[in-house]
Amino acid sequence: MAAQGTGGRGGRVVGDYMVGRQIGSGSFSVVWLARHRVHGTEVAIKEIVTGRLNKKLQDSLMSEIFILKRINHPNIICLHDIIEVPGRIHIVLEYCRGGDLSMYIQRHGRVPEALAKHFMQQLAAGLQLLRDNNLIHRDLKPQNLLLSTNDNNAILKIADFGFARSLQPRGVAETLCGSPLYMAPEIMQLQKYDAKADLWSVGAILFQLVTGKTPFTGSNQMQLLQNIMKSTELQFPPEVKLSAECRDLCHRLLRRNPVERLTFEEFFNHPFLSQRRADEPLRAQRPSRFADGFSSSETNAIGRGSSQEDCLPFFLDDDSSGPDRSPSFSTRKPSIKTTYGFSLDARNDGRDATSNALHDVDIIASRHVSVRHQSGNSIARPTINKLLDENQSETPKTTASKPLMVHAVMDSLESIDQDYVLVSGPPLDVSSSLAGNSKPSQIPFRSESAPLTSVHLVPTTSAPVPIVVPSNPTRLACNASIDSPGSAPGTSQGSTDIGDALEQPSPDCTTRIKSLKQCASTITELVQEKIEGGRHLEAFSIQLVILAIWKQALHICHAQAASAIEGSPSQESIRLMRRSNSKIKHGTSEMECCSDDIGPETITTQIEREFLREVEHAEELANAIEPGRKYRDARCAGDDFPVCLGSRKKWRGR
Ligand SMILES: Nc1ncnc2c1ncn2[C@@H]1O[C@H](COP(=O)(O)OP(=O)(O)OP(=O)(O)O)[C@@H](O)[C@H]1O
Repeated sequence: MAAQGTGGRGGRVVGDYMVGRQIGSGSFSVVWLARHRVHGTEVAIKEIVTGRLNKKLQDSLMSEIFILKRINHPNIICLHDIIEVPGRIHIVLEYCRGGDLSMYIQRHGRVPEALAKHFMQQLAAGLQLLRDNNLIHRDLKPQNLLLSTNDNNAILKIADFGFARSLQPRGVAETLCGSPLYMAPEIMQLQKYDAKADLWSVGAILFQLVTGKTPFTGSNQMQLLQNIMKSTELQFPPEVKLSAECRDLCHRLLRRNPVERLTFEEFFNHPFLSQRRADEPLRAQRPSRFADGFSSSETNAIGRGSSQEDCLPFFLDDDSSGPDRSPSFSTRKPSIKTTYGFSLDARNDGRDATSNALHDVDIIASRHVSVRHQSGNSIARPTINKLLDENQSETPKTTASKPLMVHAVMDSLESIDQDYVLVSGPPLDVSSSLAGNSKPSQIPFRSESAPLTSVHLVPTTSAPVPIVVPSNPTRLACNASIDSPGSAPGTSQGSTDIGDALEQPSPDCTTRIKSLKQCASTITELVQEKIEGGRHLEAFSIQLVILAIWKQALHICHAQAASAIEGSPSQESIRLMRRSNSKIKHGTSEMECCSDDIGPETITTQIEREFLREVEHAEELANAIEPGRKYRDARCAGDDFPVCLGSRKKWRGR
């Protein structure tokens, strides 16, 4: 049996799974519903084309795999299997038919407080396990919280560990990651942060659950940060009636200063979470443990006694030894290459960063001997319907705020304390923040009257939100803001989420890619202007928009590729990709000229290269923003950042 092939009735087969419809997509992944060929179990398969990942993205992927591999907890997504075929990794996950929490909020609007409590209790239980293992998630947001079922017994599961990392006791990181709307201010400010950053995100999620809105918004990431910094009091919508406990928890989680923010222990023990309704049954929780057999937080997170250790950000357990932790999931047939040990690159030796990263994770995985057995106080799990009924009148169908960001995971566990690794939160509408400093003509995003061309994705692919591009790309109208609503279901919001989802399909990806390329090219000039004017923060902000644009182009390519894979070989897709390829070559982009016989893989590769290059630029700009920090790229080694910035064009030619 081939690891990847075609099933008897024409469906695609991956390992033992028949692949069905697409249920989601992320920056570098497409998520498929699949069914086991023998026992019929439904799973979600996250498919990642490894060739598209740079080194840091590979590390990030491995981090996700190694963390998930070892966790067995009802509130954390379960990894069933890893299937590798040449060029692709398939992460086989338990299927959550309830979709993600953002979809839930979109469908239901704000939820009754009791239901929010139900979700929060489960989130807390999952976080407890992470905390007990010195892990921080770093990208907590509704899109990464999955619901096991569509019915009233849904269990919330923390997913997407691509950004998760381990911290040593009292460790701090300074990697920029997360989604702006849920991102702790210390991360947005490129300061060092600790596990408490996750608690800010929890506060933002709770606030959104009970009010239907995120606590802070802004038309771009800079404004968002400004709004957070200038707020004196958390503002609840006046029409929303909440208990004192619920408000108090929001207040205490959304403290700008992490020192003032609740500790994990205080969060776990907060009255809002520990209060149980009289009629709520105690939840019979499945034993939670790491897959290697170590027991861990077998209890729920609530009501646990506090200890001195809880005052520390992380456990002070240095025992990194442990038994061999062989995977507990299914044994694969020999013909299927399954890489539990997982090396994306056979050339890796034991000393390279990848191995180090794996080693780090292994150490952390074994560092959870601080067992905190506790009986009782199980998390109550009242039915969702019951909870909805309880407070139906309070549940208008508000549209949830949506995050907006590009993320390019470039995390490397071995150098994490120094590297800025994630570019996040591309501001779509930079005009407002730049208005004070720029002539209107320099602001490419503002469009008073230019007719708009909607650019979107093939509807069947559940691709990310489109960018709105004016027919004249020199006068762009990116009408999205950080809190712009709506995106295709299943599309990871943590990545780029640009603008509103428009419904008119645009059949020709050529036009879309071309428009996007022109947008990027125009905005690039603006970045250069800002750099030359010494406005690095603004340059960085605009650079994020460029990233968002390239990412959108990538999604278009991936959507095309996915549709080609999914159905019968789509000559139309290939034709379209070739057309876009040949048209792009007439532009001013740095993309190399392509002959007409170059397939979609090539154009995708080109766009990926462009995207990664822009990620690098963003990284460099980010490094410049932090005072005193030198640009560490070898190509500019020894130079202060402004020197490098003065020749941005030079970089682009490299
Ligand atoms: N196990 C699952 N069951 C059901 N749906 C899923 C599952 N895993 C992912 N999805 C859907 O696919 C979407 C994208 O998945 P995921 O976030 O893991 O991709 P990603 O590449 O890590 O995203 P990004 O890196 O851009 O944040 C999710 O928001 C969710 O809607």
